[in-house]
Amino acid sequence: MTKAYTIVIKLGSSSLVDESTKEPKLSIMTLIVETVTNLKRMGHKVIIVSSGGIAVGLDALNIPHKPKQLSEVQAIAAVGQGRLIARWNMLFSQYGEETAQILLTRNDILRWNQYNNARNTINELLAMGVIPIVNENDTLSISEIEFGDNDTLSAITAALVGADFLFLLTDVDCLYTDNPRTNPEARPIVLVPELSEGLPGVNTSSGSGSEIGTGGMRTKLIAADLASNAGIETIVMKSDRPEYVPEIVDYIQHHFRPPRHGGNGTQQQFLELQDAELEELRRHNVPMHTKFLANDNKHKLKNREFWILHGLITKGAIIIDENSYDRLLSKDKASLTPNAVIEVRENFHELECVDLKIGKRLPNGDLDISKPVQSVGRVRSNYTSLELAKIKGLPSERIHDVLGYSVSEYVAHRENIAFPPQF
Ligand SMILES: Nc1ncnc2c1ncn2[C@@H]1O[C@H](COP(=O)(O)OP(=O)(O)O)[C@@H](O)[C@H]1O
Ligand SMILES: N[C@@H](CCC(=O)OP(=O)(O)O)C(=O)O
Repeated sequence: MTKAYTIVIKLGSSSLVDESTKEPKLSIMTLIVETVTNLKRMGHKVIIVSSGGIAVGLDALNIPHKPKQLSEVQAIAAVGQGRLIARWNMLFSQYGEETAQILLTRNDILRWNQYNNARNTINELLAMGVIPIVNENDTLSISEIEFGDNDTLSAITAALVGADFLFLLTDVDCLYTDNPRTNPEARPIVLVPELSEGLPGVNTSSGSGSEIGTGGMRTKLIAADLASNAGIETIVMKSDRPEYVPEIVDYIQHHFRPPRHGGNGTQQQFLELQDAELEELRRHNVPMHTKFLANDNKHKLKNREFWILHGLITKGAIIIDENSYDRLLSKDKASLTPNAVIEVRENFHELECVDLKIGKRLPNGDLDISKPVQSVGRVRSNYTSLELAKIKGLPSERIHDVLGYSVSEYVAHRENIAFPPQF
């Protein structure tokens, strides 16, 4: 029996538009429409994250290369996004399927109720049988509020709706030890049990493979890391055979066995794992892809933690001492009080999201600048950076004396503190 899954499928610009002519790749889009329709008929819920707004706009306006100026790119995106969604709509309508456009920036999920609202809307669309098609709102997005690339946006979308799978469809069939376009010796990496341990011997620094893509394999690894933190399995595969998606889902559900040793193992074990998994794929006649396994339930972020760590824009930093950090991590999960704070960096308003760092406190209470400072998580601070600079190092009872008022006894309440999964 096949379980009903929620599946996010992300398509890069290079899969939807020809890199040099910028003409649409209608054959791939049609295959995707067929696949999504089939997945829906099997009972799965599918969300598409579609890039291509800018590339389609370049084609519409006969502009050969993406301009440097932001306002020009935003205008091009406004033209292209409309055409792109019309194209999806036209193709899906051949199968009687309805689509909905969702354009997001980080500004749209700044508040917890906005984040939940986005989830409710997408879930409502899925319940109505509509296929949500998500993209960044490139026309209104500026660097401070942009997701920056659709790999990251797709992972955030997948976490938002609590998806089971994130498929990143691109122009290579899987992750390799190096860019396969430039290095013919590159070896396929088909299984990554634990991305947070790093990928020794894997080089993804060469960026996008095309003029119209953003980020290359590097942003796909970031997306896979975010998704696995949210308990979602990520698959990288080639976009020209989307009908492989259900085959891969079936393989993972019925045949795939995770490696017995937890994590990636040594570099040698990691490479052996690749050979073993390649053999399994051949044995079961499963198409090439890379699987990034999801964190187990114990190491999975809760919705709100994910939102604080990966949804919000951060400003400034709060540096605390190691003992206070240990207390925040402890089982009884303390809140952050002003006496834990050694130093405040840059400016932030109340309830903005701030980087939480640990450093060493000198006997006089100041930060020991000869020792490293390390980022450990994020908090939404009840106090502004100016207020916090005045009350740092003090017990909560002194807040009122120093400021003349007290918003809270805590710098950040427990529900506004988030740490990455601790292994
Ligand atoms: N280690 C690697 N393995 C596979 N592809 C890589 C690697 N390093 C860089 N790349 C490049 O990443 C490209 C895919 O990313 P990108 O061009 O951004 O695609 P998309 O538009 O689908 O997001 C590939 O075409 C390839 O050239
Ligand atoms: N939002 C942009 C795409 C950004 C992006 O990440 O592109 P890609 O690397 O092709 O997935 C657009 O619609 O053109």
